[in-house]
Amino acid sequence: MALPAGRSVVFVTGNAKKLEEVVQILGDRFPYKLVSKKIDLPEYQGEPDDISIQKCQEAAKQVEGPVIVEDTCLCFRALGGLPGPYIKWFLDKLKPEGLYRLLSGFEDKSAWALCTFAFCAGEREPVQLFRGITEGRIVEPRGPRDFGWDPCFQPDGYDKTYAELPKDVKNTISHRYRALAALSDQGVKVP
Ligand SMILES: O=P(O)(O)OP(=O)(O)OP(=O)(O)OC[C@H]1O[C@@H](n2cnc3c(O)ncnc32)[C@H](O)[C@@H]1O
Ligand SMILES: [Mg+2]
Repeated sequence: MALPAGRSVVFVTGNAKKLEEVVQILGDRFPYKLVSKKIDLPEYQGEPDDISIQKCQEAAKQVEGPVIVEDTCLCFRALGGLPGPYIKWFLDKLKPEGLYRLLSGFEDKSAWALCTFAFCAGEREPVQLFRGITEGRIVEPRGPRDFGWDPCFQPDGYDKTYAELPKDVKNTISHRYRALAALSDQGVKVP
């Protein structure tokens, strides 16, 4: 597909694995040139939508142009949706084993992964959100350790964890895939 000259969007993330999946999932289906920039944006607090909006506005300010950011939550039903947006710190301190043990006192091991992409054409421009959810449950960690909480999340309908599933399977059922499908369906307008 021919790219409109000069129109590019910067995907701002500090996470190389996220970037890798976004590139694999989108392929050449994104109508603008997607360039990536590694910036560790602040970890905001609050509801997922508000976090993504703040994150996107900060990215647009730093990049001074059209940006996409993404924020991922892992939500345990027994814990009322926590750790949610705070999963990064929980994972960092507890590792996948600890996330599993966190639910040892609960029968309900169900969880959902939520991915929110946010697009904004520039500072002070409105932010568009695109969400994707994959339901599953928290299991004893299995599989490679190369991406976050993948070893302890088993999506519904599969007997393998995200970490054990081939990449091309994860990338057609994941929270990130679904959010990018919404983004592709609804589209973004780069000025
Ligand atoms: O710079 P950004 O894009 O914010 O990257 P990040 O690593 O800080 O990511 P988040 O703030 O969205 O925090 C989400 C946490 O969940 C992890 N994570 C995100 N997507 C994941 C996926 O598909 N599978 C496993 N872990 C994932 C990620 O490594 C973080 O620890
Ligand atoms: Mg982050």
